[in-house]
Amino acid sequence: MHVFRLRGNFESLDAYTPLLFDLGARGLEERPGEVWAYFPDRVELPLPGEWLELPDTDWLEAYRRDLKPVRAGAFVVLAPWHGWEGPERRLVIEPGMAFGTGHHETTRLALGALSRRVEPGMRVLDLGTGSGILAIAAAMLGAEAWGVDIDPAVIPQARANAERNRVEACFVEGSLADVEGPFDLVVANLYAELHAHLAEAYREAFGVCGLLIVTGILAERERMVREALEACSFRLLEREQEGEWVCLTWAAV
Ligand SMILES: C[S@@+](CC[C@H](N)C(=O)[O-])C[C@H]1O[C@@H](n2cnc3c(N)ncnc32)[C@H](O)[C@@H]1O
Repeated sequence: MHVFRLRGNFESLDAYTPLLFDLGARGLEERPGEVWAYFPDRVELPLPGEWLELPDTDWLEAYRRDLKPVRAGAFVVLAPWHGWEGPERRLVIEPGMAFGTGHHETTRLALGALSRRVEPGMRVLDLGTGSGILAIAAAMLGAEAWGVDIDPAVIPQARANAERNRVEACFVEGSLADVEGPFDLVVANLYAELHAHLAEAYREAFGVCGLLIVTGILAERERMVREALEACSFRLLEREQEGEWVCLTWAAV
């Protein structure tokens, strides 16, 4: 296992987290004064830092030891080896592979919004499903859940996570054009430019009406998303922010 060491902490390096995962990071760990990004192989990174090589067993042990349960909305996100006594719904995700362990603000914001909006029987699409966490959460709330992702590597992981949670969810490789609507609710944890680009396609994913939850949006880029969605007849229902990250819930009208 290869570790890329960056100076800072989770908060100061937050804006780089999606980039690190996009370039193949399997997990992040905060250490005193630095963040360790774990990669199966060395990659070219446009960030200042240095590489360190660790035996695989050290990485696995350290990662498992430091990973904590995460509460978000109606859920607590657990790794398979965690125990939990609280009243929250237990969402078990095998961490360290696809994005979506519940440790990122955007995933937590989306879980909170889903907890408030999903009703049994709704047809829900999780666009950019990663670990499958949001589709699985929707299924646990009684929805007919679909997850789609352009990265073929995450689909088996999402399916395995759905089995782990004993819920039915259908996972498909591709993007919005590869799943058949209409949906009652679409949740997408992507990034601001992509949400703006997809605004019209989002509207077409619904029938007469529907709900759209978008996150992965840095506060400084929120305006771009709002303008694009307003131009496509979406009405803002709710705005949540954690750190620099924003989650917007819209009604398609
Ligand atoms: C930030 S992760 C979100 C994972 C999970 N849904 C969560 O909320 O934690 C974004 C995911 O979207 C996928 N993705 C990026 N662009 C996409 C697109 N145009 N269509 C479908 N999936 C996409 C990536 O492969 C990645 O798995």
